Amino acid sequence: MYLSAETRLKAILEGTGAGTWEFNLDTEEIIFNDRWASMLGYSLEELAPISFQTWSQLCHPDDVEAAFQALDSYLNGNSAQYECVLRMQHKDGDWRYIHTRGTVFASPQETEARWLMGTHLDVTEEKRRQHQLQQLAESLPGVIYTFVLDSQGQYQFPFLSRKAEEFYGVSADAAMANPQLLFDSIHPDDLPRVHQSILTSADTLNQWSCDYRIVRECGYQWVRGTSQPERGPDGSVTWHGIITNIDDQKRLEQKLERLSITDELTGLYNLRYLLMKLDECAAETERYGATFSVASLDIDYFKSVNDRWGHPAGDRVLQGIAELLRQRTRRADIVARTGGEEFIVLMPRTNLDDARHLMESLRSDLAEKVFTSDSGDAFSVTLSAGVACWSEHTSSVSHLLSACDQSLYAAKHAGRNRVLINSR
Ligand SMILES: Nc1nc2c(ncn2[C@@H]2O[C@H](COP(=O)(O)OP(=O)(O)OP(=O)(O)O)[C@@H](O)[C@H]2O)c(=O)[nH]1
Repeated sequence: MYLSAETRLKAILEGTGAGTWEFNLDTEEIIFNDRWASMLGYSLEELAPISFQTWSQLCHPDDVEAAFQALDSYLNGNSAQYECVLRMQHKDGDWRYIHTRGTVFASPQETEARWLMGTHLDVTEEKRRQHQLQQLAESLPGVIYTFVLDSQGQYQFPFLSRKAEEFYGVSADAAMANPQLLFDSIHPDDLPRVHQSILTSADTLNQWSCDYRIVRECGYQWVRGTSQPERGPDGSVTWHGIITNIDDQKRLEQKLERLSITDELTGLYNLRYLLMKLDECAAETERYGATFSVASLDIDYFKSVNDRWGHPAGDRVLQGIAELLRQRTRRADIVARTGGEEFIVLMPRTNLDDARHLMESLRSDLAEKVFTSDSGDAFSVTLSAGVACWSEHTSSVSHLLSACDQSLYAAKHAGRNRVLINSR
């Protein structure tokens, strides 16, 4: 059966559910189809006589201006078609969101009248969903987003909730127009990790989860991104997810981590951390050959300091020695309080002679330092130390530590207030 072009076009339009309109730009004559009217709850007869006023009376007063601007933009050649979303009043009094689009029918004879022709689609439901999504996004404690990475490596945020501004200091609209703005606000030390985690998630299609810092004027803020990727038929990967603020949690974790490796009284590292660093240093030395030294320090007659001057004064001695150690050592050195009045200093890339010098100057500094008891009495203390250095004869970290201890005991035995080395 042969169908005319007009019948086919009509059938297609029926299928889209679109209303159609035709507007004569010169005479302002206007034509609507049945669907145009029924979309707003009317029949064409009810709207008769149909004129430009039929449209302008149904259009929301605040949107008329927008329609004219869109038309001007199109007629002046600034947009490819006339297009805008307007609110139009349904017969039942509700406002419907109508997506209207049109183009001028170019007649072969320019002498003929110019007709602007187009369609109306009811997008109220879509608008309602968008609004729901926006409301939902506002009530969630994070930034909701959709991120797309195409097969050419280009990326964009088709959706970003308004909280982006609170988190990144960049408005959602600006970041959707230029996604790089969000990446620019990531802490430079974390950026390579963020990039790598995205690529891994795109490769494996496993959940993306990454903790990173956003640089803000007041410092930085920890966030956690979590999203599920899905691959599109064109090879692109899309993630839908949420960015949450984990600053308090992260800072608490860091504080706990710090506490777990430090000695509360002196603020120095504890034995656990020292042993970990010793293992690392030993592994590095085995691999690259650079040597390192270790010193064991012990306060002389500390029991009698406590007994004579009181426990609080003893605590101040421990803190004073910790302060001296901090001043005397380098950033790379690890200083730990490993027992009541025992300290160990790990000195990377330091030979035995330099380590002995350092301990010797520390010993003489301490001997000259004056402490005060609670009752105002001045007193001083001394220390003994044993120093050893990693050599080809050292078999393990515990071997090195026991070499230090042997020299320390020898120093005590020899009368205290001295530094002895163990050159084995
Ligand atoms: N004030 C104070 N004293 C501590 C602390 N931890 C351990 N001590 C004391 O340190 C003293 C260590 O005494 P000893 O092991 O007998 O050694 P010493 O008296 O220093 O004798 P030598 O090491 O042989 O010179 C003990 O009296 C402990 O109570 C602390 O945190 N604060």
